[in-house]
Amino acid sequence: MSKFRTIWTTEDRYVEVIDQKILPHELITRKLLTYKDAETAIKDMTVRGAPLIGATAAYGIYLAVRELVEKQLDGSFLDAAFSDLRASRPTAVNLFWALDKMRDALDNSEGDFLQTAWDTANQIVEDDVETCRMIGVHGLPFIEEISKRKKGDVVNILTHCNAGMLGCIEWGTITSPIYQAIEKGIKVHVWVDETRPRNQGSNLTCYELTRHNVPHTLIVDNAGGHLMQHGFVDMVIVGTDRTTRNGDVANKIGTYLKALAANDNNIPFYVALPSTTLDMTIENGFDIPIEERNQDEVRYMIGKQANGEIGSVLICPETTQASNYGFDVTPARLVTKIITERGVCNASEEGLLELFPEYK
Ligand SMILES: CSC[C@H]1O[C@H](OP(=O)(O)O)[C@H](O)[C@@H]1O
Repeated sequence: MSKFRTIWTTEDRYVEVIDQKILPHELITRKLLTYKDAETAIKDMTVRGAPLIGATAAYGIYLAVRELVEKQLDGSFLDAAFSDLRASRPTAVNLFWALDKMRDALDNSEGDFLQTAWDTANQIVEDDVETCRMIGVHGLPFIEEISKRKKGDVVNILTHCNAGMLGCIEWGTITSPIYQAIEKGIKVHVWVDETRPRNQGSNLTCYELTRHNVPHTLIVDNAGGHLMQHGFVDMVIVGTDRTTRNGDVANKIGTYLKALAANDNNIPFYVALPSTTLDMTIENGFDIPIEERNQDEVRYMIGKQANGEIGSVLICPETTQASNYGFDVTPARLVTKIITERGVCNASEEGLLELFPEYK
């Protein structure tokens, strides 16, 4: 797999990210010099995707520590950094997990505060790479099983939003089993939900799959049920921003509808879950904070215009108001299996505790 990363450190020990707001039209990077740069990048979705949000926040704390040391600021500056980054987006639990990990590391640092922040943020990134690779290892058998049943014919996979490498660091969660299947010579085709309103599917997942020569077809969000009814989908696999103790899954708005359609058509519905997205402190999905974003993300479509310029167009009357919920919750009963870096389990407390006994 030709790998590229979504976030990396520079020679002068700053941080650089891909600006995902303008993919697939332009590949532009942004350098993060301060924790406020990291906060803005998360808020405006320059970077997005639960694991990548966590990694960016971790580096944001490193940048805050660097600024505190270089400008000899007091601890309130770092407290503000934690508070601002914590408030950047509410649903993806990776953000809070990463910030807690940075806080623990700094609280227990016995040496160079700045080096501790640097090392911890880098470790979060490297751990995600291996976590996603292992999700692929454990998810691959599901694709292999369908391929065998179809005597080597194409395995048709439907996915929603972007839970690929652009939502993570390298492998991605839902794309890891796909990339590993293709490396084994299994024929795969991916139905890509465009995923309104920000079109992470058409903009990001299609970009990734194109780069990796993965056969795919872009569909409108509302087509998935029809395709499932007519036998064009063999499995559905999605990511998650937060999965609770009982196995309920928060993910991009529209995921729940795909789960309902898959269940109605006896199609397996898998969730690719890195343990950094697990929230065992919350009993069920209805307690997950659901982000509401600016209504203009719905009222306008952003894209490349005929003249080659990237712009946005209003798609409703000027006076029309819009609702913009960013996520929904798929009940555990609609999830066939959860695929984690430690293995596969049922979407239940019992299933999750089998893989993660530390939460007993
Ligand atoms: C492995 S990415 C997980 C998750 O994050 C995305 O949301 P957003 O693009 O708003 O950050 C989407 O829900 C993905 O499934």
